Amino acid sequence: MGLLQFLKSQFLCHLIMCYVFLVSGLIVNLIQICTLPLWLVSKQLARKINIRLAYCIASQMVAALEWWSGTECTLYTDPKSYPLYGKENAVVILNHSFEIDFLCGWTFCERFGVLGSSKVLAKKELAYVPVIGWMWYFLEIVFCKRKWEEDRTTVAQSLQKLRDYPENYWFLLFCEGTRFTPKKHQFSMQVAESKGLPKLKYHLLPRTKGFYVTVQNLRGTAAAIYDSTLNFRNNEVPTLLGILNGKKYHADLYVRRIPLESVPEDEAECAAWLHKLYQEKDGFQEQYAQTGRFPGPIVSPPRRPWSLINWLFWSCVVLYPLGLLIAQLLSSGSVLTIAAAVVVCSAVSMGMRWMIGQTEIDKSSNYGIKATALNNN
Ligand SMILES: CC/C=C\C/C=C\C/C=C\C/C=C\C/C=C\C/C=C\CCC(=O)SCCNC(=O)CCNC(=O)[C@H](O)C(C)(C)COP(=O)(O)OP(=O)(O)OC[C@H]1O[C@@H](n2cnc3c(N)ncnc32)[C@H](O)[C@@H]1OP(=O)(O)O
Ligand SMILES: CCCCCCCC/C=C\CCCCCCCC(=O)OC[C@@H](O)COP(=O)(O)O
Repeated sequence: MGLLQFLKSQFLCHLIMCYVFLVSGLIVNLIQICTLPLWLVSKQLARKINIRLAYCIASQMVAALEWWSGTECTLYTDPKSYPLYGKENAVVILNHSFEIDFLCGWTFCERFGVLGSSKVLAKKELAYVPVIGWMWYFLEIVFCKRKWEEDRTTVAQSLQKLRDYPENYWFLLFCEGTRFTPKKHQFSMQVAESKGLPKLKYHLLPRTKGFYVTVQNLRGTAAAIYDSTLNFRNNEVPTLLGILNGKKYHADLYVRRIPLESVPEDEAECAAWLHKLYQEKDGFQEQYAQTGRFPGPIVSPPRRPWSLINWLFWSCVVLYPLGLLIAQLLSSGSVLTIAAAVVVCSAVSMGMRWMIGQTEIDKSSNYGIKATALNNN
């Protein structure tokens, strides 16, 4: 292990990174609150400012992936579709099998210039996660309770608000609704069997209602569906803690651009369309398992320096006062103050560990296992 790799694995480095993320994130959250009056005067200007503020937060995690861990992200796609990426609104459909799939998604957003404005249909619980969840409120992220009776109106209303969004965005949908686990897969395939649908090997049965409502409400606003299938080389199991430890992963993303007009308007036909899409996605994963690659050519966008520059900027802003504070603490020689500082540091690191825990599949919800399946059928 080289010196740099050794440094990257040190807890102190992680503590500093988490401190920068947390403190700069809370500063950005505070600025976001200050933009509230502006929404009444100029909604579009408030949105544009919030897009940039969101970039300040999200791009720190992208920088950790791209520059700290050096993870490589390869894009398989049709070169004719490539020039359109980032230049239009799109609904992105992604498999939900990896702890850092959202982060790889963000990385592609960054490379195509839509990171600050990118959206997702997210479970409501994430709205309460400090920094990211609070930032999402100002980005008009669409939240769902994963209870259709409640979601049917709220999700549609939130989507309607995005129709006049001032900048291009990608709207991410994990149609599987929860992260893949063998147990969830087993229950999901029982549902597939009961509905006479073909079994999937690498995906859970997609939930079609969220997709239908998204397509209906963004028709005329989003130009295309980006059907995206993600996997990692050499059966890597990537984690956020791995990224913090500087571990380098190799992500492969296969994207097909499908014009949104080609998705049927009728609800049942739209659901059947999505089921067929997931059967195709399963085929792509099978090909990846067999050959180690997705179909089609590789047209990878390079990483850009902005995420790194943003990260260095915020590090300077928040580490300088911290340095002064530590110097003052040490020179004061007060055991009580130093003990208080240690308690604060421990609390912060526990809080960050809880936040990182939100990404861990081991801590995944029970959504999609038996009780739900029976309730829904
Ligand atoms: C060029 C580059 C291209 C791409 C780059 C890639 C990506 C970048 C893009 C953007 C990035 C943006 C942001 C990323 C940042 C962070 C994101 C992080 C995380 C957030 C993710 C989440 O929170 S995922 C969880 C929340 N989201 C969802 O659940 C969405 C999918 N769900 C739905 O659509 C649901 O329908 C619903 C939520 C709207 C409603 O839920 P409910 O449970 O009530 O669903 P249903 O009524 O649909 O469920 C019953 C139906 O489902 C069938 N079914 C299937 N399996 C089961 C099962 N195991 N148990 C029960 N039921 C099951 C069932 O048969 C029912 O079928 P029907 O036919 O009756 O509908
Ligand atoms: C610059 C370095 C910064 C390092 C520290 C970063 C710490 C940030 C920590 C957490 C950010 C929270 C991001 C939350 C995104 C979680 C996405 C996710 O995957 O949600 C799961 C959801 O889809 C389904 O949930 P279930 O499987 O049903 O349960």
